[in-house]
Amino acid sequence: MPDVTPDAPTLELLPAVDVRDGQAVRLVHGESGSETSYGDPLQAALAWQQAGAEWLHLVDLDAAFGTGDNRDRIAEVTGRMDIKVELSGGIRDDDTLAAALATGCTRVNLGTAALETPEWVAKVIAEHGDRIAVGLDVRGTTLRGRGWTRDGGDLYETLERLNSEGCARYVVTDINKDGTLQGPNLDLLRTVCGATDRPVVASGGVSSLDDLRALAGLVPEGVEGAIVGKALYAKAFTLEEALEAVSS
Ligand SMILES: O=C(O)c1ccccc1NCC(=O)[C@H](O)[C@H](O)COP(=O)(O)O
Repeated sequence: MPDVTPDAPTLELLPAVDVRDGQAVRLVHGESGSETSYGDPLQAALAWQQAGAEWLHLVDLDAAFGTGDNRDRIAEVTGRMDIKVELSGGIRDDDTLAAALATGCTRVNLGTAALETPEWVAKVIAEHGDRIAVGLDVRGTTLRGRGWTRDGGDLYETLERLNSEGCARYVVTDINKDGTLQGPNLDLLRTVCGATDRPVVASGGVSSLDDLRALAGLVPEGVEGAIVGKALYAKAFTLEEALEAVSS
C-alpha cells in the first residue's frame, strides 16, 4: 500500500506592509509617531511577492488612526498583487468595507467595528463569510480599538460572541509585542486557540526563524498563519529563509 498520509499543514506566512501617509512604515507597539519609514509600499509588496510570499497583510494605518486614508494606494497595491491579500485598518462601515472588498483582496480584517458596532459585524459575517476576519488586538486580555488607542472589552467574552456569530477566522495581536522583535506571545495564542475552533493568524513580535518554527508548532492547535513585519524590514532573515523554515 502506498503511504497516503497527508503532509502536516504548513504555517502560512503573511509579510506585512503597513501604510502611513503613502509610505511603508513600521511602528512600535502600534503607536502613532513611532514610525520608521521603508519607502514605497508597492515596491515592498512586490519584493515579498517576488520572494515567494503567498499572502500579503496590507494595513492602512491612517484609516486605523483616523488621520485620513491611503485608499487609492491600497487599491493600487492590491491590484498589482498576484497573491492573496488581507486588508486591515479602518474598515468599520458599509462604505469602507465595500471599498476594501472592491480592491479584489482575499479577505478583510475588522478590528474596531467588532468592538463598537457588533450588530453590523454580525451582519457582514453572515453576508461575506470567509472574506471577513476579526482582528483581536490585545493588551493583556483587554481588546483595543481605534488604531489600538482605546479599550474595547474583554478578549474572551468578545471571542465567544464572535464564535457564535460564525466568524471564520481571527488575527490575534499582542500589542505589547508588536514591532518590538521580542518574539510572539505563544501563551496567548495557545489560550485563544483553546477558546475557538476557528483558525488563528498570529501577529506581532516575530524576531527569528526560531519564532516561526515555534508558531509552526502551534498549527495542530489552530494557528494557521503568522504576520511578519519588522523582522523582514530589519533583515533579521529573508522571506525565502522564513518560507523554508516553516515548510514541512
Ligand atoms: O492592523 C491594524 O489594523 C493596525 C492598526 C493599528 C496599528 C497597527 C496595526 N497593524 C499592525 C500590523 O498588522 C503589523 O504589521 C503586524 O502586527 C506585524 O508586527 P511585527 O512583526 O511585530 O512588526
